Amino acid sequence: QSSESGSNPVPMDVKSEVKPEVKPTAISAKPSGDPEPMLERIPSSPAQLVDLQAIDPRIRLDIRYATTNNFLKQKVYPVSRCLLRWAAAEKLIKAQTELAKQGLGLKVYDCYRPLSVQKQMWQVLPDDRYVANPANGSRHNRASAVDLTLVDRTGKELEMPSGFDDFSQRSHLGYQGGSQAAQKNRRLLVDTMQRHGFLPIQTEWWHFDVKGWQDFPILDIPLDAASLTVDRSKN
Ligand SMILES: C[C@@H](N)C(=O)N[C@H](C)C(=O)O
Ligand SMILES: [Zn+2]
Repeated sequence: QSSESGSNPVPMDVKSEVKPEVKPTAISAKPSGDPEPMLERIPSSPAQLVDLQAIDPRIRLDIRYATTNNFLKQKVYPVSRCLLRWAAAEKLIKAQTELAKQGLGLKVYDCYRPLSVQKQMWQVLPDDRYVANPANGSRHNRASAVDLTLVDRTGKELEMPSGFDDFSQRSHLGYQGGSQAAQKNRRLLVDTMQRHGFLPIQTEWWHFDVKGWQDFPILDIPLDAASLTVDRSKN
């Protein structure tokens, strides 16, 4: 499961020295027939933080923690934004491209999450099946995890065995209940993400860690920090 016991926690002094930057990344459409965005400036390193919406607007966002529609019942993000390491974003774009060929797509609920928000979550739900212990950090704090679901071409969510952040057996990958369609949709999501370099966790069908997440440090910069400004005019 997703708690990070066994991994090396990043010392606080190292965390506070990290000053990541989100660089503008321009995209343009490829010639018709090929729906994958063409990046005009490939990010310089897998660790670079990128704004997913700026680099692939095909992927839908419903950033729940930027609303009150979440288990905390409060808005804990100042902006609705999906920041990810380039290593994760590029894989997600490929998964989206594959799904688009079947008339489907991805809808993201959460990406990078500051460590301070992880601490708030842990206070409400100190259960490491469903919330990573901030003493170790979450892979979301490393901008290396994503919570997401499948949508049809109109943006309607496909049926899954439970809702997002339903912290019960129904959200476990081993849960065999629910409709056949929900089972099939969960299988498609997990298979697609695994094929594109993500690792599922057993207790949440919507959560995936990018392979190599250990390479990226825990961050606690706010989602709306000035240094994270992305110049969307270059798109
Ligand atoms: C809170 C939930 N959406 C989530 O992301 N849980 C995992 C285990 C985490 O906190 O890393
Ligand atoms: Zn998650």
